[in-house]
Amino acid sequence: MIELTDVRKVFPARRRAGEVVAVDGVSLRVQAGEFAGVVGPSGSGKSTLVRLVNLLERPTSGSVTVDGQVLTDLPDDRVREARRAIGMVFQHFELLDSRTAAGNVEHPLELAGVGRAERRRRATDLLDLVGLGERAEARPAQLSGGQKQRVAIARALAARPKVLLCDEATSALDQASTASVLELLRRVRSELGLTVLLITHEMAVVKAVCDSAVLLERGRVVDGGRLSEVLTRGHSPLADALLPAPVADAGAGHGGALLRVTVTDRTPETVVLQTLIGELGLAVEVAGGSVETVAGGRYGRLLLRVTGDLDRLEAGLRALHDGGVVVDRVPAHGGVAAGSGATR
Ligand SMILES: Nc1ncnc2c1ncn2[C@@H]1O[C@H](COP(=O)(O)OP(=O)(O)OP(=O)(O)O)[C@@H](O)[C@H]1O
Repeated sequence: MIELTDVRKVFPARRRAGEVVAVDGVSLRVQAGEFAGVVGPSGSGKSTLVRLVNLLERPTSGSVTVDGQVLTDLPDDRVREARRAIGMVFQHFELLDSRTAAGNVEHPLELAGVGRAERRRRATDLLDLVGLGERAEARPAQLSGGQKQRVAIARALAARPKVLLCDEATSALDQASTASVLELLRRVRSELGLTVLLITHEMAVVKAVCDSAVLLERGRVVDGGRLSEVLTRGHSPLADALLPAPVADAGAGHGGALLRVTVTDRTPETVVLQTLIGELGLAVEVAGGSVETVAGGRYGRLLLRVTGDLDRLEAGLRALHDGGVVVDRVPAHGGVAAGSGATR
């Protein structure tokens, strides 16, 4: 549905001579119906990337295809038309203060030449969809941040887009409003069959709603994939950003062996504990880590300190590995054991 191929965006530098490479050869594919995230530190190129998808910025090179249409091949007037199939939601809502909630939702339809009665009808339906049917006549100043973002989402959906782009859509909201706006985005994605690309610097947002994500650093994609796959890789920059690895020296100086285990629905900690305690007769202590719900599944990274007769530990780890469990033995100095035989 969204496909970027080797996209580069170079700006003239703002406060000095020379250039800034904001996006540096990004290739990205988001399937129809997918909820995809782009994460990365400040200045990594996230906002530029999302603006390249609807050609608010034209790439310096590379191609952008949305819904089978190569936008980068189109002249500006055709791009404006194609952009109607791409809704956008911004961090600071960008509502028109002088208009009511309904007036804001109607605005893009007015620009598209849709008649008054049809505009009204669609705005009413959309405000109902986002739970603000009762506030149609309220002005932005009379609405909370979360309500303003709901109006902005209704407005973004007014032209019946197939794709919704969200640029830090919850970054200006408190925790409760963030949760309800994310829930709304998930719901409209399912009910309207949208493809959503969401830019955020908050990993909690990605964990709450995304099916997949890419990690940007200095304009380049350094990691990415479906979260269910990324989180079972054991170690990757994106997995580490989503579920920080427990600190290895948490158990230093206590003897025994330290194990770093990735927990999933398919390989829950009970399987690991059964092998270590039940079969090998070891004592197991949780030295660190956490287990969370990510993309609807249960994932975690645990640091276990095992003590007792460790002679059969390597064989036990191999058996776990053969059963699909991602487990590393952590050497005393804190790195991941190379070639432990149990690392995937
Ligand atoms: N119009 C522009 N002119 C010049 N430089 C720009 C322009 N837009 C972005 N940049 C630069 O490109 C780089 C990427 O910026 P961008 O805003 O895309 O990053 P970001 O990851 O969204 O950051 P943040 O999370 O802080 O918003 C930065 O170095 C920024 O200063």
